[in-house]
Amino acid sequence: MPICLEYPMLSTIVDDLANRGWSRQPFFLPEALISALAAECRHRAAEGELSPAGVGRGTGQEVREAIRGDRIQWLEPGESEACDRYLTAMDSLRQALNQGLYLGLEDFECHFALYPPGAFYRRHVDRFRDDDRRAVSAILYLNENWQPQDGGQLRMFLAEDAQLDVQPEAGSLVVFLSGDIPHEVLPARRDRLSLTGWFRRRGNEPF
Ligand SMILES: O=C(O)CCC(=O)C(=O)O
Ligand SMILES: [Fe+2]
Repeated sequence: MPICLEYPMLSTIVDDLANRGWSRQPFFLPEALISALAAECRHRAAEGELSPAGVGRGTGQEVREAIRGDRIQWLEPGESEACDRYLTAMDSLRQALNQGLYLGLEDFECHFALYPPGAFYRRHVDRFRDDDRRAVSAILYLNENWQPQDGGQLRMFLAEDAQLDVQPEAGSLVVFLSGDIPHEVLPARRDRLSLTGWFRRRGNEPF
């Protein structure tokens, strides 16, 4: 059954992005779907399907655990019902962003991520220097009963030295403009699960 995202939530995200460049929704998807996505992430990890994440893009990509220590797997449509429901929900968000902000977002790429204890991701910006297609980042957290002492907060560096720490609590979605908001993941003290994705615009390369 496709998820019908509540229109007010989508328009709140659109307004937040327009006003301050980021948004956080604590209850983005139903609990049962979040549990199914968490179970799928754990299952994929147990099957050895997650690989150390790289830094950079294309042939310049390399694994550097001093920068990021998560393990990831990219999603494709048709892999499971839970993943497809998530992709459908994100497509509703893509359409709302296009209608409200005229962003011209064409697609959405996303991966499961698992940060084992001790893993972190140093401060960075999601848009690549040599490829500006990533326009909006969206992270959905899958961790039930996350406690502050579990670490693993997403730290966002906002305008004028303000910073905001977000707990990666199950069901919470963070959305921000990929080129504007530097951020980092603080070291986690237990497995930290998420789905991270980027809405992309059409590239400038010739056909
Ligand atoms: O999981 C998070 O909170 C952020 C992950 C991140 O910054 C990334 O994968 O680019
Ligand atoms: Fe990031």
